[in-house]
Amino acid sequence: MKPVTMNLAVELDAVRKSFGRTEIIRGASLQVRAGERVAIIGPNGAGKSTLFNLISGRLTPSAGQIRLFGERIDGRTPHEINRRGLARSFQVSNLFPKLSVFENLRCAMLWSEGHRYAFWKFLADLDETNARAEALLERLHLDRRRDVLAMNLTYAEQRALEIGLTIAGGARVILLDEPTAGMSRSETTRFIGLIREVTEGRTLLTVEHDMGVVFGLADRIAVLVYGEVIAFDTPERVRADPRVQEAYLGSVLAQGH
Ligand SMILES: Nc1ncnc2c1ncn2[C@@H]1O[C@H](COP(=O)(O)OP(=O)(O)OP(=O)(O)O)[C@@H](O)[C@H]1O
Repeated sequence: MKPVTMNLAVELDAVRKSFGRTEIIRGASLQVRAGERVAIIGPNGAGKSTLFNLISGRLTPSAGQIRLFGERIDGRTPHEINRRGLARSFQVSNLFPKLSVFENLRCAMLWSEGHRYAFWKFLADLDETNARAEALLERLHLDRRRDVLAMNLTYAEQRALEIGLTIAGGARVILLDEPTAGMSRSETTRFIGLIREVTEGRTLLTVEHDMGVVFGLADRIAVLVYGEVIAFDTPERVRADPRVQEAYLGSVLAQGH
């Protein structure tokens, strides 16, 4: 019999993380279903980036478990976790600046297929990979920028390409650090639409301060306060939750964010 966790993409089970004697993540638990979009919000210093670092393998928990599609990943390297289908974008750029948009996508696809070890297979599969890269270009609305070097794209286009690279690399779970940071209002609105479109069917976890983005993107919102998930629910319920109002959202909404 399959484990009950099969439809869960990411599970955090009483995760703790201390730096020296200070405990930053204090028993955080979270169950993210496959295919849903989850935003992690919370005050500055609540531990959101630390949580992302734990999930992506940059940090190892001091206690607790993290699972990806039912499989333990805590203690594994970022590379191993990436191979299991989780990609993180935006904190560090993954673009190859001197390759064209198309070549960036194609490289990510070939890399994920392991062609660096099998040159003959590489040649045989090239047509299919090219066709997939062309299709992804269209979905990213970058087809007219196909042959432009990544470094010459606009900022918003570079971010779109970065999402494209996670998809080209076969990620089923995508972690986005503040996806619209540095974008104008209109760019932000367009970019949220693009993220929703191109990540359809995949699991999305995002850390975000902009409440407009959070409410525009998330199916469910996890509220992290002092290293604990104090609420995890639909945007409407989280917005109405008195504990969330008190701990965080009340002040943010009052400031007009
Ligand atoms: N490597 C580290 N060593 C020591 N302390 C750390 C380390 N990384 C983070 N911290 C501390 O952990 C706390 C939580 O930081 P974190 O960046 O995870 O919060 P955050 O919720 O992402 O904050 P923000 O919204 O401001 O980005 C902070 O007090 C930070 O100084």
